[in-house]
Amino acid sequence: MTYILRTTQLTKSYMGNEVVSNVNMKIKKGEIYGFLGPNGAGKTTIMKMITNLVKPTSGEIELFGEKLMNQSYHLLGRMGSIIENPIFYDKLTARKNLELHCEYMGFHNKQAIDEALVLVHLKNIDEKPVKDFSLGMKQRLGIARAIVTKPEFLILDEPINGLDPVGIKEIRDLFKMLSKEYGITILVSSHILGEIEKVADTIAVINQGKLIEEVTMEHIREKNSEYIELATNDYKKTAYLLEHQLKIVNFRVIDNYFIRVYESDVSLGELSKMLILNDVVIESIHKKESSLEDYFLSLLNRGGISA
Ligand SMILES: Nc1ncnc2c1ncn2[C@@H]1O[C@H](COP(=O)(O)OP(=O)(O)OP(=O)(O)O)[C@@H](O)[C@H]1O
Repeated sequence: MTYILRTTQLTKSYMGNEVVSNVNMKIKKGEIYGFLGPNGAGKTTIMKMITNLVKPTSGEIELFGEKLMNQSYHLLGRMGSIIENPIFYDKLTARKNLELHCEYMGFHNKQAIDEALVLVHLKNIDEKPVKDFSLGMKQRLGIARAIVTKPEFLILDEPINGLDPVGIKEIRDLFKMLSKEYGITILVSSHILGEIEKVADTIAVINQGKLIEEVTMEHIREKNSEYIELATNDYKKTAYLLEHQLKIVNFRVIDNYFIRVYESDVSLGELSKMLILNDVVIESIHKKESSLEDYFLSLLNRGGISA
């Protein structure tokens, strides 16, 4: 297996306070790896260590199969990143900012600047200094700067901050296109579950500096099947009937009210009929699909995350 990034027991402490603890993560070539965790979980710190902005207290980082050292400029040149809010030369235009960045990176391809601006949908901005940009436009320019040198590995810290729903969708599509058509590997962080779910191939859940889970979306989709959720006037009797009349064992009572039936062979009609015949009043009954949110709730139930 080719890994673009591998960390081993990666740890960072600030004044004795461990903010990243023994993180072992693996990012495969070409995948979109979503980093999910609440504010303060340690996502930015890990990204800073990967981009050599912060030195680990202990542990190792391997990029493109090579150990990351202080002087690994050749490895950093193969990456593009936005970490925290991107900073620009405010009085200069977007194009000038990108030109300066390319110069700094030793990348000489003027056409790439036009391509990057088109990809992030920044148009009619040739006269405008960046200080007149909206937050969303600055965010797009940050992405343009990260991709302009055609990196193999993109590291994007909360890149959709400040974007409206249309902008979020455009950026999401852009990430998918970069990954599919250009084979670029992407590490993207967010605290928004629904966003990561829509874009990532693999999700790493991080909380309080620890990697709680690293799981492929494929695995989550396989695990999460449909279920029927019902509420009645008597959950105990309902549970009893499910078990003894329909011989269903695969169900769960939630908050002493809702019952989730995970059995796939039982139909909604069959279930309703049996309950009505037994004088149980059905208050609601629906077919539902469990989502990443449910998966997270199950992690939470296992004590993995403090919400
Ligand atoms: N330079 C620093 N000195 C001391 N503590 C720091 C420093 N940088 C980060 N921290 C602490 O490390 C923890 C993790 O912060 P980090 O920014 O990595 O989290 P995050 O998951 O990226 O969250 P956010 O989305 O809010 O940035 C926080 O408790 C933060 O206060």
